[in-house]
Amino acid sequence: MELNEIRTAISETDQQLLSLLSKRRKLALAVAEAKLSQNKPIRDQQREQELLLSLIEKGKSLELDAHYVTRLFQVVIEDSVLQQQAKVQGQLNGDNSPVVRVAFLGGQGSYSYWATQKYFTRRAERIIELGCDSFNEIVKAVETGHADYAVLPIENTSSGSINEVYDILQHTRLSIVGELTHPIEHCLLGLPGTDLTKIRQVCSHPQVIAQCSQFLLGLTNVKIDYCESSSAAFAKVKELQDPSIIAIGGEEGGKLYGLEVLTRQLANQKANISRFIVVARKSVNVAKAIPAKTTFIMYTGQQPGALVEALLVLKQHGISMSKLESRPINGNPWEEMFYVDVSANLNDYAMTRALEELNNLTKFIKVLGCYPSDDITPTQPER
Ligand SMILES: O=C(O)C(=O)C[C@]1(C(=O)O)C=C[C@@H](O)C=C1
Repeated sequence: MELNEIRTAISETDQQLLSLLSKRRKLALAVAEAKLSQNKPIRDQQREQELLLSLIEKGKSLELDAHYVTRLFQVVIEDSVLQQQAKVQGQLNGDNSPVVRVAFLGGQGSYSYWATQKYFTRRAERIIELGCDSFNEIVKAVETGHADYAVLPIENTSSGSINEVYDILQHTRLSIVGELTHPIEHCLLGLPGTDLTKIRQVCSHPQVIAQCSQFLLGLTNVKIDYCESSSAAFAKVKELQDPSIIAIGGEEGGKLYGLEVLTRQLANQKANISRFIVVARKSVNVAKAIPAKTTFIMYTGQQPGALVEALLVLKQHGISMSKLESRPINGNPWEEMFYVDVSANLNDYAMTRALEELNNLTKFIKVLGCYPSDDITPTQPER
């Protein structure tokens, strides 16, 4: 066969794979309906195990190795679970508007832009994008009704918590209605033909700069230019047309501005993942069929053991905590507000009781939201 003929055959096979994946997705949505009517949880890891083992067996007979088959189907199953969760949540909360207006940091190509696309393409037919210059502007856009939702980065595996967002959550009346994690792959991006040895200036968002601090320490005589977002940095490099000025950001985003990758994998940590939250004016209920997370803030006062006592309440009710963060309280030096994420549904009996007890124990407590957990740990095909 000629090269062109082989490529045509590969393209046809890929088209068939896509049609089959689309058919599988529709079946998964039908499964969600069936599970709702039978009061069954969306995730069934025993079924996933059985599926993976039988696919690995079948794969062997087709000369496809177990590792390849497992990786492929873990992605397919994750998509299936997230599609089902989005559908069930949408139905429960009556969110079936085909168009959503979403505020996020930066413009097209910023990390928040990709997170917005990832989250809302499962939930709406069209996204009206409201790129903003600051976290305050993003939150204002939703508070004033200019946007329906905001997508905000809250923590990163390299740089930790994003304090500014935590501080904003203390004062807003918006609720957290969703979360998502998104891998962040920082690249050095420049105009075509840029010579790495002649770089004078690196542009990006302060969080991105922090996540690549070790790489940047290795560059001498280079000025760091802090921008509002990684997409603002791309736009600047494009506009200035000076090959000694480069940006750090995502490859896909840089390409939208005609920039080329000079170096990949700049982050301090290999697994550089950001967690984003989605906020809206109205809180949501999380369907029983979906694992939920609840985030609340509390001020326990400064008496000895106050925090321990509060955390014991969670333990006594069998509620597990996935995150504990403290932030200073504005205007009250040395006093701390605690942010707590727990793996529980706000409507669970245990959670209701725990909150009642915490109400009596703490000086201030406020639930920031209860939302579906995006943590879809892949099932491993173990016998
Ligand atoms: O079979 C089911 O119960 C499904 O929901 C489908 C499916 C899949 O995509 O194969 C997805 C989620 C479950 O955890 C198990 C399997």
